[in-house]
Amino acid sequence: MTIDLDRLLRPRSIAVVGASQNPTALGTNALATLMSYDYTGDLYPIHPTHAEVKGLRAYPSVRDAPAGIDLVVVAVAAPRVAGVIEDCGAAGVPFAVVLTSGFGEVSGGAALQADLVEVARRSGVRLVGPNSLGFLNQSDGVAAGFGVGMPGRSRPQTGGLAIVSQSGGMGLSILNRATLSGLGVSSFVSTGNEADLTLVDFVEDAIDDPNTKVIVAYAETIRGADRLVEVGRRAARAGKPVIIAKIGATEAGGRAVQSHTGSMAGADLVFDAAFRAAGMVRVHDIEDMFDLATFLLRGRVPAGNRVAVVTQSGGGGAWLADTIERAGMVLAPASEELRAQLKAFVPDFGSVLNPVDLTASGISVEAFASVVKTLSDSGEYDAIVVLMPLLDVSEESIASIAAATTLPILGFSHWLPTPALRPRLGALEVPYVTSPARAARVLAAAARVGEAWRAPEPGPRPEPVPATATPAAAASDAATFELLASAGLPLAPWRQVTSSAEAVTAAQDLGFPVALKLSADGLIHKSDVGGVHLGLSDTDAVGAAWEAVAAVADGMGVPHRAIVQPMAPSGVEVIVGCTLDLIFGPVVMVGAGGIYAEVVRDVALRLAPINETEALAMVRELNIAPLFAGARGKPAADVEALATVVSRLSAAAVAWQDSIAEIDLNPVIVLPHGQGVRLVDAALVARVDNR
Ligand SMILES: CC(=O)SCCNC(=O)CCNC(=O)[C@H](O)C(C)(C)COP(=O)(O)OP(=O)(O)OC[C@H]1O[C@@H](n2cnc3c(N)ncnc32)[C@H](O)[C@@H]1OP(=O)(O)O
Repeated sequence: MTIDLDRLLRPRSIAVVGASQNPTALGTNALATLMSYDYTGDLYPIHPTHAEVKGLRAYPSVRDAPAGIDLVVVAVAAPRVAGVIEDCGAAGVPFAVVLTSGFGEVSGGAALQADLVEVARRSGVRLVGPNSLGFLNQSDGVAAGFGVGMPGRSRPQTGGLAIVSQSGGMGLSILNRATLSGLGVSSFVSTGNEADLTLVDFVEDAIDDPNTKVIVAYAETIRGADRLVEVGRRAARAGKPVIIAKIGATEAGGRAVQSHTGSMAGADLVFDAAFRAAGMVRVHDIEDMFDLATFLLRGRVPAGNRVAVVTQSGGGGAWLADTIERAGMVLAPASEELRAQLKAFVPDFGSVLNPVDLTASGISVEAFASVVKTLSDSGEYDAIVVLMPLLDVSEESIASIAAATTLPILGFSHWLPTPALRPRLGALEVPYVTSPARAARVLAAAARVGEAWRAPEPGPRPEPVPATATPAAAASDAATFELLASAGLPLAPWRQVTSSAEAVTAAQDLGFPVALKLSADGLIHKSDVGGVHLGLSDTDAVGAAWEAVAAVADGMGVPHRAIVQPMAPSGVEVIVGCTLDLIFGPVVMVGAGGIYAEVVRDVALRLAPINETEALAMVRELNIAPLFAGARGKPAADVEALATVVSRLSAAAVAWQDSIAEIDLNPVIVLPHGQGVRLVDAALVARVDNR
C-alpha cells in the first residue's frame, strides 16, 4: 500500500534530538544543516538541559515542544533511541529519521533494532533508518540529516534525479557525483537499515514527485519485495526510468540448495528476474548508472534499437558500430531515399551509409546538424550517436545539433569537451561518453527501458494448481510423480519395481527399449551414483541393469527399488524447475538440460507464476533456442508444449510453496512440433525451514 510521505519529506516543523551546544555533536550538525539549507518551517532543538541551541529555543523532550511536529531527526546513542521514539508517539509525531548507528548492522545489534521496531509500531511512528544519513528534498529545501547539504559543501543543482540508497556512503558518493557533474537533483534518501520504510517506498514516492524524472537506486537487498514489481510498473506507466545497482551477487553461495534448479537459479539471477518483471534497469557500475541517468534525464527513451552513427572519423565510426552491434543494437544502412537526401551534406569522399561519415575536411556544425536532422526525420532510426573530433565544439554548436533532432542523442569520446565547457555539461542537451563500450552500454540499457515500457501487461495468470502438496511428496519418486500428475504434469509412463522379475515384467509391459533408474528416498542426482541405465533393449539387459542398481543400493544402504520407463524418443533436452527464493518467493526456471545442466548454465528465470506467453518468451531467451527451430536438419520442436509445462509448473510452485522448496523436471524432452514433451524424471525438495 502506498504510504503518504508528505509530512516526512515536506515537513512544516522539525525537532532535532541530540542537537547540543557541543559543536561537533551529530545532532548539532543535523540542525546546522537544516538551517544552512534555508529550512523555513519551525525548528526545535531537543536537549535535556540546554535552554537554547544555535540561537533557537530548545526543549527537554519532544513531549515538551510545541504540538504538531511533522518530523523528528534523532541523533542520540542507540540505547536511547527507542525512548525518543516513544516520546514522538506521545507527541503525535508521524515520522522520525534515525541517524544513529549500532542496530541491526552490527553484531549483537539485532535485539536493539527489534525493540526499536516494536516501539515505533506501538507508538505509530514511521521510521527512516536507523543507520541513515537522512534525506534531502532539494525541490523544497529540506536537508534532514548529515552529510546531505552539509554547510560548506557545494549543493546540487535542482533537477530531475531522485537518489535512493541503502548505503549512506554510496548514496553520498552518488549525490556528490551528481553535484560535481551538474546533474540536477530532486531528492536523496539514505534508507539505512530499513527497519521500517524501505527503498521501495521511496522509489514509489519519487514516482509521484512531479520534480523527479529519473530514479537511481543503490541496493544491497530488497525489503518489501512483494511490492517491487507493482511499484516498477507504476514507474513505467509514469514514464520514469528506475536505474538500480544491486550489490551482493556472492550471497547466492550462502544458500543451501539441493536440486539442479536451486544451484542454477542463483540469488543474483533471481534479482535480475525481479528487476526485469518490474521494468527496472540494472547496472553494474557507477559509470553506467551516471551515463544512463544523464541520457534519460533528457527525457527521451529510444523507441527501438536502431542506431545511426554520424562521424568525422571513419575509424571512430567503425569502432562505435562494432561495439554497438555487439551490444545487441542494430546499425541498419540508410535506405536509398535517405542516402540521396544525405548526399546534399556529405562530401563525395564521405559515406552516406551508416555510420554516416562526413570526413575530416571542411565540415561545418551546420552540415552536421543537417545530417542529424535528416536522419532523425527519416523514421529509420531510434537513436543517434555523434562523433566530432575535428569541429570546435561550443555550447552553441551542441545546442544547434541537439535542436536538430527529437531522437535520443549521445555524443562520443573524441568529442571531449573543452575545460571551460566541462562544468556546464550537466545542463547540455547532448550527454556524452568517453568510450565506445560506454556508448554501447548506455544505448542498449536505454533501449531496454523503452522495451520494458512498451511490454504488454503480463496478461492473465495461469490456472491455479490445487494446494495439495505435503512434504511427503518429496520422499519418493512415486510420491513425486503422483503429485506432479495431479497438477497436470504427468511423467512419461513409469513403474516402480522392487525385484528383477518385476523389472523384466514392467519392461515387457511398457515396451523395449526401457530405462531403469535407482529410486532411493531423497536421491536427486541419480546418475552421479551410477543409478541410471538407459536404452535396455531386452530382458537380459534389464536383468543386468537391475543387478547393477541393486549393488549401488546395497552400497548406499537403501532398499532395492527402481523406476522402469520406456525410453523417450529423442528431442531437445531441457530442464524446467522451480526454487523458493528467500526474498521473492517461488521462481521458475527453464534451461539447457541433461546431466550437464549445471555446467552449461544456460537458463532463463522469472518470478512465478507466469502464463504461457511469458513462458514462451523465456524459452526464446535461451542460447539453445535455435535448436528449437530445428537446427541441422532436425524438425522444429514443440516449444508451445514446453511453455505449457513451464507455466503450469510455475503455478504449482506457488500453490505448493508451503511444503515444497525446489522442483526439478530434468530432463524434459521437447519432441517435434505437435508431439508435445516427455517429462522423463523429476525430483522435489521439501521445505524444511519456517520462512
Ligand atoms: C555512511 C554511514 O555510515 S550511514 C550511518 C549514519 N550514522 C552514523 O554514522 C552515526 C554514528 N554515530 C552514532 O550512531 C552515535 O550514537 C551518535 C552520534 C548518533 C550519538 O552519539 P553520542 O554523542 O554518544 O550520543 P548521546 O546519547 O550522548 O547524545 C548526544 C547529545 O544528545 C543529548 N541527549 C541524550 N539523550 C537525549 C534525549 N533523550 N533527548 C535529547 N538529547 C539527548 C546528550 O546529552 C548529548 O548532548 P551533549 O553533547 O550536550 O552531551
